[in-house]
Amino acid sequence: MDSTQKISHLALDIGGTLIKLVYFSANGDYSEESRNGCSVVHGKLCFAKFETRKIDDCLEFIRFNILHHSGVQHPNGAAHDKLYVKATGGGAFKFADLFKEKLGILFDKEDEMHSLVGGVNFLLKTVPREAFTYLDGQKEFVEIDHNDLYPYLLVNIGSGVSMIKVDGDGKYERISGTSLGGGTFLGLGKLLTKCKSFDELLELSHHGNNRVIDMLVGDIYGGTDYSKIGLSSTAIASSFGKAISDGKELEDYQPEDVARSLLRMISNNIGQIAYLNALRFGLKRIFFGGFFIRGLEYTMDTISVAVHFWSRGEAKAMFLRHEGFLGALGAFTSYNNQSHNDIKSHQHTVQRAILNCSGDNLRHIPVYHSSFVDEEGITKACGCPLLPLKSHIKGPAPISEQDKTDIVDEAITFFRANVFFTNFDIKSPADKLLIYLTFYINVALKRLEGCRTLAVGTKAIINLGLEDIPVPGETGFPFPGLFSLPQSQDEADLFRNYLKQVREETSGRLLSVAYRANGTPNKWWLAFAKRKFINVVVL
Ligand SMILES: Nc1ncnc2c1ncn2[C@@H]1O[C@H](COP(=O)(O)OP(=O)(O)O)[C@@H](O)[C@H]1O
Ligand SMILES: CC(C)(COP(=O)(O)O)[C@@H](O)C(=O)NCCC(=O)O
Repeated sequence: MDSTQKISHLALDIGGTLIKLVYFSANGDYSEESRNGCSVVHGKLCFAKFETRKIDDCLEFIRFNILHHSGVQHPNGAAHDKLYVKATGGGAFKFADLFKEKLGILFDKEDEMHSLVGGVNFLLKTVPREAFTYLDGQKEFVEIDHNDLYPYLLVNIGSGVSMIKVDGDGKYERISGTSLGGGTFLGLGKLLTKCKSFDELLELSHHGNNRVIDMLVGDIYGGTDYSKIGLSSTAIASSFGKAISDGKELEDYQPEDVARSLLRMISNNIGQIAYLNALRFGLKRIFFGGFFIRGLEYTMDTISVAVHFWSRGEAKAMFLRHEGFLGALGAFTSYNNQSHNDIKSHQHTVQRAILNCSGDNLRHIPVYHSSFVDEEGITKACGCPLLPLKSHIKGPAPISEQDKTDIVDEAITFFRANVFFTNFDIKSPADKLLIYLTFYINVALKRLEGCRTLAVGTKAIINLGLEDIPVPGETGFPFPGLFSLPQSQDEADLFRNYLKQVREETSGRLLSVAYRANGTPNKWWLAFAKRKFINVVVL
């Protein structure tokens, strides 16, 4: 993030499984395009999510990006010296003390249902192409007439499922719910398939066949339809039903088939309950949100088919591009409801911020890039600029002035933010070195994990320094294709020596941040040992 960017209005939705963050990053450009006499702040809306069980990562992310300083003073004049941040979800209650203790912020709590409805109404009224239908592999955006939006049913599939009848802005009623939700899929999926994560489970389900385990109408009716009651032979008669008569153990089934049946069972069930509730109140439109959906075609298709089947085509399932951030967005936009000076122009600003972003952009938080873009006079090896270092360690790097930032400073300063990214758009050759060093810091932190004192940590780092350093084309080089292959032995040796020097320099500086002055570990650094950078597993 560059210095002209200013973060404002952080909002959190702390759910049973995931923490969702929304914040506004202004780019310092103000225009007088006034509406209601307010100037407009230009910038972008940023979205991030963390697992609730890894709440420390979230705290660290907020602290590192200084998001906690973006709170506002409470409009009712309470605790004047304190900064308040909008928070919703059960965790706004459960973790309030933790956020106060670790970040010094207080939560201005917004009701979860209220935030969900606020988020959806805001998106549907503000963002074009937000809602879409998905049936038979066809995604179709739905134009929403603002004057004909209500009533609708909102089905939020998080850990559990809430069903809310929405009649207007702030006019809603939670009419039903089910405890068989995203948490059930993930929890049962972990137990049954040994998958470790939601993404792994989804990937597995992609390759599975539910008919191996689900009992179909045809299995019961000898291959024929039960047309009298409208059931085709391929309809599922009983989810997981084949397991009762197959004489098989769990191990005899392929985990991908189990994952597929589970996904189908949960999605089907939610689609059906949603339809029944829509029927109770004569609602024709059902919007589905929550992170369970994750834009997955199979999930959306199953839900749509269930709604279509049960309503005989009367009701429509619709999905939202920002499905997982509804509550966080609702909490975020609720800053508008206060008469605080800071946020008078907010609604207009947020509308513009969302409108200015394409769908994917919206979830994009900028990676920190290297500032060493000027390549003039810099020697290269394997396409990597051998940038100057503030180092007394022997090696091919030119010496940098002591009061200047070098690439090692950048790598260490940006590490705790950049390590969150699974993609890194390379803007200059120096970014390649930044990627390499970010990876190396991850490796070094892994070695420091469990080293309870600076002395023990130093030993571990010295041992790491004794290890062979592969160059591109050799086994063990972490990013094949990032750098070009050496064209000669001299080039390979030059690059190896530079990597050795820059790694040793990084190690020394890392020790001084990973341990406190009294030699004890700094958990705000060592907690990052477990992170995977660009999905590379560090052993
Ligand atoms: N990266 C992820 N890690 C865990 N669960 C995920 C992930 N992505 C999607 N999910 C699914 O989304 C559900 C959580 O959805 P969410 O709307 O965030 O609910 P909550 O507010 O209860 O955390 C999980 O139970 C799981 O089914
Ligand atoms: C309790 C909850 C509102 C919490 O929201 P979540 O963290 O799951 O998004 C939700 O899990 C829920 O509505 N559960 C279903 C409870 C029921 O109606 O049976």
